[in-house]
Amino acid sequence: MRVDVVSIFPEYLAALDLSLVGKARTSGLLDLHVHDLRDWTDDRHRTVDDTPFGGGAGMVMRPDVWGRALDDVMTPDAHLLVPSPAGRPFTQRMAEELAGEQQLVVACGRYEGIDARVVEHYAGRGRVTELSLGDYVLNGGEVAALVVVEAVARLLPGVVGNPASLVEESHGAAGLLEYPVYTKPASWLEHDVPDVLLSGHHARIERWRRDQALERTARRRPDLLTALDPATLDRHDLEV
Ligand SMILES: Nc1ccccc1-c1cnco1
Repeated sequence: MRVDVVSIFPEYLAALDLSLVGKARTSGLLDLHVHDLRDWTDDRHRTVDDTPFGGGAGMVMRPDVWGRALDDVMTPDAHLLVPSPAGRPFTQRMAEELAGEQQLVVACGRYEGIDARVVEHYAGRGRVTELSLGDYVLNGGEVAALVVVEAVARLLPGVVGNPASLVEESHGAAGLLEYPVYTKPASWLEHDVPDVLLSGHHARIERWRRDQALERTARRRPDLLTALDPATLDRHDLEV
């Protein structure tokens, strides 16, 4: 998969050289390119913004600069992603869909946002998704780009060592929150690991973990329970 990120702060994306995403780049599983939007400006001050039509505070990012950048960067298969507080919620299901794309292009807006005609223009040519990380305000789209690239890259075949680990995670295939995990020592300060996990009885351990995931989900994210496919619940689940 090819991913292109366009930003006025390309150094913000340096974290994508590290860890799992960095390994995916080195191995060639992820072909990631970060671009400086100012490389497409047309003046000596490398201006990317201007005052908003209709008045109001702040500045708006210019459509002509974005247009030149995106025309250079996007291939016909590109799916353009525009992080925005007004976007669709970014979810694991969306990450799974995006992991199947040939190319993702992430346009990181700053200031009051990108001129709306940019999304309008590219929506007429291909897939464009404005996406939000949640109901809070950031200073720009770079943090969202880091989140989206990591969430998608880890789903690419060969990136995560043990694909089974993708199933049991929170928001994984089961659609539940993850059960609590423990490691040595078995007793730490006055806290002991649940006995069932020391029993070696795999069926009981599996049942306990499923119960924990269901209880956690019911307590913390009841909305996820209502979205669950009833076919994935067994008789015991319904007694939890
Ligand atoms: N607040 C923002 C400003 C600029 C680009 C994205 C966002 C955003 C994304 N998810 C929540 O907020």
